[in-house]
Amino acid sequence: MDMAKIEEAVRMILEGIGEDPDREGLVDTPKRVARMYEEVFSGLHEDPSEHLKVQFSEDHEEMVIVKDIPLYSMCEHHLIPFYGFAHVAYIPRKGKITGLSKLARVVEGYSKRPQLQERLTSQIADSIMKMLEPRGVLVVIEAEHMCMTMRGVKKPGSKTLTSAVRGIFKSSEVTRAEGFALIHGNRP
Ligand SMILES: Nc1nc2c(ncn2[C@@H]2O[C@H](COP(=O)(O)OP(=O)(O)OP(=O)(O)O)[C@@H](O)[C@H]2O)c(=O)[nH]1
Ligand SMILES: [Zn+2]
Repeated sequence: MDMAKIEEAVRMILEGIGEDPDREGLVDTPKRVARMYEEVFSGLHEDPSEHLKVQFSEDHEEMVIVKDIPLYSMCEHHLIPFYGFAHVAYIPRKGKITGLSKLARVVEGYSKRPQLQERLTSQIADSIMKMLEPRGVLVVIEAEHMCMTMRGVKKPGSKTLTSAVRGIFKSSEVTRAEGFALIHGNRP
């Protein structure tokens, strides 16, 4: 990442809003913001699918769900956060499973980019389909977009839900219903 360029840009934003970037409280802000962007956009410089190369063989062809994976991403329109939870379900094929944490790492990798919630949801599902070749994948993301709460239309508490269904979750209504029921089952 070009840290000097980010620092220069942050300085210009501060000037643009009528602030003095040289005043004591702001003097280190461009550097800080550059480090923060390096962290929150770190997923741009990795291929999150790589995490799914960790595979085990286990005689299990039933549903695996990791739910309530906390998620923080950045809306690509306004560069402010959207955050919430991701729920990931898949049904392995031929016993090909991955480490549970790897599913959360895939969510993390695709979140740490300028994103749209719809694209984030599909990228997670497609990555699992490609790497594990499972019978199906279901990804649900529920998130609050700060661009809709602290500014603009100002609707705090509104949640956006997106889902991506692949394989048997798409072709079988029963499997899809079971997946959604398990994901939402214990939520208040
Ligand atoms: N589909 C989708 N839209 C998003 C996402 N994040 C933000 N948006 C929307 O992107 C849109 C951008 O609309 P614009 O009219 O170009 O921008 P704006 O003038 O700031 O719009 P307002 O937010 O309505 O004030 C807004 O409606 C946002 O709510 C997302 O993840 N998915
Ligand atoms: Zn936005």
